[in-house]
Amino acid sequence: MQTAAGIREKLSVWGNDYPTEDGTAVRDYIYVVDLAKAHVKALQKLINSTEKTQIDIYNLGTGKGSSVLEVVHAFESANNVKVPYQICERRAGDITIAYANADKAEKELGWKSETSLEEALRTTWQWQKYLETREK
Ligand SMILES: O=c1ccn([C@@H]2O[C@H](COP(=O)(O)OP(=O)(O)O[C@H]3O[C@H](CO)[C@@H](O)[C@H](O)[C@H]3O)[C@@H](O)[C@H]2O)c(=O)[nH]1
Repeated sequence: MQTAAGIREKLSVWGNDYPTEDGTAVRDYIYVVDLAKAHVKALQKLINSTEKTQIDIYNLGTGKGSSVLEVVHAFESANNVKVPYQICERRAGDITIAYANADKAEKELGWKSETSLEEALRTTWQWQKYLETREK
């Protein structure tokens, strides 16, 4: 986002030699509003619960993994903006692939992620542009 906005010169992509389709690491990218809705659902469940103490743990995510370069290209095509990037060394400690299984949240909270990566990236870019107008 900051690279597209010109705040940073280039995005550093940390590693393209992972055993994934394009060599970059894979993560589960969720839209912040979907994440917030899951928290509301969890609070509603807590409020409606008759139990004195209730502790539940939920994985929240889209269930879909996207590589760093997939996200970069999705951002570019969703917003018609170029994101200059450079391939750098792997970041120490990074794992190859991580994505969530949110089945429990769907079953028990009636929640699942609804927003596509493209739509999330479009909205997020609009937010960035809005911030720029406020700074001027
Ligand atoms: O400038 C950047 C920033 C990130 N990445 C890559 O983008 C992916 C996502 O990075 P990041 O947002 O840092 O998330 P994670 O690597 O999933 O790590 C986060 O999520 C982990 C598990 O939830 C926590 O342990 C970490 O502290 C937290 O940073 C990774 O493949 C990074 O290597 C880049 O290539 N360039």
